[in-house]
Amino acid sequence: MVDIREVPEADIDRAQELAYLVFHDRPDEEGRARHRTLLGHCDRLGAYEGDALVGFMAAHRFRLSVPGADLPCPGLTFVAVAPTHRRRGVLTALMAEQLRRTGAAGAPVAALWASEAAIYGRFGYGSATQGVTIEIDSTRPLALRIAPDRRPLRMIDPADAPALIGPAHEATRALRAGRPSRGPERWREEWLCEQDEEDEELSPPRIIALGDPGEPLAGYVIYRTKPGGDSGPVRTPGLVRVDELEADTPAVAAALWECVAGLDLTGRVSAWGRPADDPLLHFAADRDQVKVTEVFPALWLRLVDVRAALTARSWAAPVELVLELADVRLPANAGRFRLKAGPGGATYERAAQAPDLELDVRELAACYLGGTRVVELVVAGLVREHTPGAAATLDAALRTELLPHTADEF
Ligand SMILES: CC(=O)SCCNC(=O)CCNC(=O)[C@H](O)C(C)(C)COP(=O)(O)OP(=O)(O)OC[C@H]1O[C@@H](n2cnc3c(N)ncnc32)[C@H](O)[C@@H]1OP(=O)(O)O
Repeated sequence: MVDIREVPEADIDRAQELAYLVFHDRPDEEGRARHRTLLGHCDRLGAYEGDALVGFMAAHRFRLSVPGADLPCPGLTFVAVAPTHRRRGVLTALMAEQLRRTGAAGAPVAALWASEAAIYGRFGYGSATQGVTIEIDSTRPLALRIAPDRRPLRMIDPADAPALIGPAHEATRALRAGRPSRGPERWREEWLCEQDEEDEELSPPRIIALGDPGEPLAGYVIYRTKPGGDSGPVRTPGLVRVDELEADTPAVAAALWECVAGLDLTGRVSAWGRPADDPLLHFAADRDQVKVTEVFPALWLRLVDVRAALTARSWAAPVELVLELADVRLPANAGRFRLKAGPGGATYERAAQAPDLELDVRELAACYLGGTRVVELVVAGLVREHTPGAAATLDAALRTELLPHTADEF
């Protein structure tokens, strides 16, 4: 018999050991200390069998940017079930309690990054943002179709970064939905930690900012490098891995990309987790030099309180539709509802009329930030359109100027 309850501070070490066991991980002391700090700032749920911890789940206390609003949003992480107890419903029990607590705390949405895409749909999570990996062949100068901003560049000490670039990052959260808040501990323990978690050959983080002295920053890039080397007869070029690049204008972005592509002794730039509508993909003059090498699901979103989530966001165009929503985990969300929304706000109330669209809550979550089109899900057979044009009308209302995007993997 498994009992779901909070994991006290005293059990964090056990939770870490369980997580390292199931993720086949063996972090060094610095990595363990970093995880401990992060978990200390999280809400923690455990599945206990007697005294033994057989399942674990942590939740960052994030806020998430959604179109026109910023909502409280637990960010699930460190989900782990002991190999001896897998496929007996332990995750299902943890998730039920987690959803219950999220609703009780008044958070309309919850989010996570999935280790495997097959796991979380059954719990009502939809894939809400996508990331792309961009690779630049920087053995030659980066060819651009626009003029880069020529204001000064300067190195920033990582210790000063949260204070100096934190406000610039915070401002980007309103521009793109899907971005979690980043507190000091996440800056320190995730973005700016000396040792990269996945590749120990990478340098510590380097930060370059652009802007006139005394003025607010116009943009910044956080990157790490790896020297080139001889492997057999082939010399591999040095690598620049871009972790984050944010810019106020296209010209600032062009200057920062040009800067990292021009670093001496490197010949390749790899930027993981960029938005699919990254302006670089348009202003790069040679798309043989700048390539998208990977597209992947990034943030998975759960609408825990559908009414609260829909009425909190802004709407790009008027829409009035009856939705028939399925939600087997949270029945309060299930049934027929009239969504009436537009630039002035939204209402979402139970309705008796025949539905225009019929869908599962996971599909609504996938479309909620504007990153997936309802029309695509109709074509895929996942949303049933009873009134012709209803999906396109809903898409026009959900649309955002820029695609939602999440660089923070957690
Ligand atoms: C947000 C994050 O932290 S992502 C990290 C997730 N953790 C990991 O990948 C670590 C390794 N894996 C594990 O610890 C576990 O296998 C977990 C957490 C993925 C699943 O835990 P379990 O307790 O075995 O899940 P549970 O028994 O509740 O399964 C519920 C359902 O999900 C399915 N399921 C569980 N894991 C997977 C999977 N990896 N792939 C596909 N289906 C899965 C089960 O088959 C079951 O289906 P059913 O309801 O049709 O029978």
